[in-house]
Amino acid sequence: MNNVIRFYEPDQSYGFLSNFAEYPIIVDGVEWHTSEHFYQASKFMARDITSQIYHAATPTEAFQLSREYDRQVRSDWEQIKDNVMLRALRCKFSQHNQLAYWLVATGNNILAEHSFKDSYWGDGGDGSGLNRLGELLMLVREELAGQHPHQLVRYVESAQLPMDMGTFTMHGFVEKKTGKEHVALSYGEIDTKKPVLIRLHSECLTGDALFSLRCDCGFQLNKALKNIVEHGNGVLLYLRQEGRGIGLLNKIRAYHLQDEGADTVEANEKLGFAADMRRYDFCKGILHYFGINEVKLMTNNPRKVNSLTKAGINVVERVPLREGRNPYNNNYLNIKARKLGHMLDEIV
Ligand SMILES: Nc1nc(O)c(N)c(N[C@@H]2O[C@H](COP(=O)(O)O)[C@@H](O)[C@H]2O)n1
Ligand SMILES: [Zn+2]
Repeated sequence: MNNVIRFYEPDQSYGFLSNFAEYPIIVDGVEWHTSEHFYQASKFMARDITSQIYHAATPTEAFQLSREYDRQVRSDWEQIKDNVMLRALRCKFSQHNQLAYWLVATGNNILAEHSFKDSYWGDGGDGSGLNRLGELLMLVREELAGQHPHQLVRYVESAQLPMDMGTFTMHGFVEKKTGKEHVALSYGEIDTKKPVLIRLHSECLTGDALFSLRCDCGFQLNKALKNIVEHGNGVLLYLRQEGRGIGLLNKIRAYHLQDEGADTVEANEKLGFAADMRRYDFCKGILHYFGINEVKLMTNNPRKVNSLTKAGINVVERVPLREGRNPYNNNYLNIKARKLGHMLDEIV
């Protein structure tokens, strides 16, 4: 038996599901303050009434205005109201990407508008109501879940992540193809009307968390986060691709082979792996959550530029991230340049 998610007030748990939640929708080129404004105005043919509702300052005022003109509701309203509501919901969740991911994240749970006052759109307070709003929300959820790029990742939850350099918001996703748990760290107001500064950072436990000098990862992570703070906004995608996709223990095996003289590519290949096993196609889903289509990408790795471009993301600028070169990783960085195409100078 699936759980029931009950919602009602916009400022309470799952409030985004309410038509009173402050998310504008565009219908036939007209922007409505909320889906409630559009729904209530749709009850009337008289333009003076629809105009008053359109200009209502709040969804509550739009609702109250509709009640004042109750005697002038269009004669066919009972026959069309479900389709009007469905149209409003499809607009709301197709025009607000994060709402769509939050809705899909409710999974197979039953959605119920918990309203003692409404036994048609709501559950009647005791579950005896028709809950048509919940039913239509579950229909829209099913439609979205079957659409690209919702098939790439499933949003789970977000939380604040304070760091010395600033407070980021951490967003957790599950990559549907592999079950891997990836994280996006967003900072500031993400303005998707211009290219967003981002970093695709592949997990490197040794570099990111154990202060390793064998690679440049930890230095790049630190610099990328600082760049985002200095820029004022941006997103770092922290991708669970340890060891260029071969995993931590195989990376230790690769390091052992390198301790015996192999280079970073030869070691991977001796273990039976390709030089680089990573994929980035699912990043399209994480970027879609933020509504991001144009990016300034912090990387030295052309594969990341090409992969995002192939996924339909417009990489308008590559921002070099040359950090942390030292005697312990100099040869590694030279091989990344020579054999993996990284845009790094070779320094002997
Ligand atoms: N397989 C493998 N062998 C090595 O010698 C390595 N240093 C790594 N490191 C992994 O590479 C990724 C970062 O590389 P990019 O700069 O993003 O190309 C990251 O997954 C490290 O764990 N892997
Ligand atoms: Zn590393």
